[in-house]
Amino acid sequence: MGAGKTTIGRILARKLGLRFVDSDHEIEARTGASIPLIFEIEGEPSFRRREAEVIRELCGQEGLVLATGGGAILNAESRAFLKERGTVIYLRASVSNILARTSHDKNRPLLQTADPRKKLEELTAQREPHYLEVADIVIDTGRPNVQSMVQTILMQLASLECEASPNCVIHAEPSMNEQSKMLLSVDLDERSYPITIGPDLLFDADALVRHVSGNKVAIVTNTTVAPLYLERLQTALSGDGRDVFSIVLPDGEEYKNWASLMQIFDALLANKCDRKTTLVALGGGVIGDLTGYAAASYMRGIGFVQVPTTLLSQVDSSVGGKTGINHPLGKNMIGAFYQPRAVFADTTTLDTLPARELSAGLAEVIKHGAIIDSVFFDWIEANIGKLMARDKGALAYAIARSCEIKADVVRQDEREGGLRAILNFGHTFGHAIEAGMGYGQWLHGEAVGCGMVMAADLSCRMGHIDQATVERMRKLVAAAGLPVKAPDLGTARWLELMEVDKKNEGGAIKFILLKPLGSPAITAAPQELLLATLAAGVA
Ligand SMILES: O=C(O)C(=O)C[C@@H](O)[C@H](O)[C@H](O)COP(=O)(O)O
Repeated sequence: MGAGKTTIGRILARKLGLRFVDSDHEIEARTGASIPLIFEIEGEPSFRRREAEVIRELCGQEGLVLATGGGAILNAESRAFLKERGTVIYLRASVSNILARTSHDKNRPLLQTADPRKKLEELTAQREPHYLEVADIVIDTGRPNVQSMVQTILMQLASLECEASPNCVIHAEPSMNEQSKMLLSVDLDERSYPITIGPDLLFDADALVRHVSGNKVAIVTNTTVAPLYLERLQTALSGDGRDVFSIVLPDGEEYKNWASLMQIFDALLANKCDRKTTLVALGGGVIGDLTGYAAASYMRGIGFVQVPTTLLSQVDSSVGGKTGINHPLGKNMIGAFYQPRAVFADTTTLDTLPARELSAGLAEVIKHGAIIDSVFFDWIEANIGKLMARDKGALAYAIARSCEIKADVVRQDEREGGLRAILNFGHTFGHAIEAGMGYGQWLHGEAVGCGMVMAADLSCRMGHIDQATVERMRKLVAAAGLPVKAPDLGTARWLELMEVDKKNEGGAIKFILLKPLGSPAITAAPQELLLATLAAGVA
């Protein structure tokens, strides 16, 4: 209900050259009565019978996209017809999203109750297993960009066709206009926030100041980014008599520590910043994590905005609210979950990104495909050349799809009670490399790239994927310009480092493995297999 079946179905039908039919509209046309009226006069059971009849009939036809009512799958016969005759696409929406979309809609008889949220939760619990039973494709609809959802569906349909016929190549290409601005959202009730992706956002003063409170703004940045973009951002934020000052930190992972955090606090106090002050993180993952943690703890919490300028921070670290600093004994060991008010990923800033940083960001893009979306993984493989050549359309799509995937995981498990740990694929090995080598020696993305190859190797040793899939991962990571062999830290040191990991429980080291590609498993591993992976993985 309210998931967008009619809108998406119509566009899909147009793109596929098929006829579009909405079963509710069909029932209304045949009875001459509206759905609420049928519910009122005949009751729900009778409506469901009519609906089943219409579905049976339409399932007998060829060449159409059919949008069914949300409750149609409650009828076992309709489920069987849909499954047998069609490719079923389940547009999944969260209760909060459905509520927001349907709050003014009086044409939803089932929601005309005193507590529509409770009703929706009941309906979801009742219907979800049936949707999952019949669905060939599941699409999360937490994104406002309908075209991108349709594009994902087309890709998945192409991939289903491919599965059915060997030697098939996927031709469907996501079309991202490099000039277009894309708006996504991280849906976390009162902590929800928008992610804007597009060129020249640093010039968009109106959009930026919408998320700034009070008349004091502190921009936190580093010595590399400041000469490039600080003035532009300062100008954009300076209207309406706002006092905008900057805190410029040294650049590098080795500075994600107490000293830098204190430097931020010193500047905030020296500038008499109050609780209305807004912090703005202008830079990569280190600046974003430090600024977020400073915002979480200064006066017990002030607002902050992420303006990520590296690919890694645009596809990953600026989204989801993980903030913090490193400890010499372990990466990101001190920190807080604290969400920004908004994220502005200005893709123009990637023009000045060093090649090594571009590769580091691609590691997290590959990660998102590997754990959640094998079609996206296929797409990255097919487009790695374009991504490395900084093709604007390809980069924009990679950023948008990564943010969608991450936002959806974070929506389901903001504070890493379980599911969110899948975003740590490659990180158990990667964090050990970073801490073991000394922060800043390997870029975070480099360590994650190599860590993903090791995690794929371990997945294979555990029987979850075949050797060919490990090879695909190794080839893709190498093609992204990332290391595929780890430094030789010595087995004892590797184990010692991996024992300091936030995912561990009761002393057992936890890994995110592929089971298979496109689907993650959170698990411990037998010691002998882990040792074999370590032996095979080092240079
Ligand atoms: O957002 C998450 O959750 C992630 O795990 C994303 C990671 O790519 C990111 O590097 C994160 O900062 C790692 O967090 P940690 O909890 O493993 O330190």
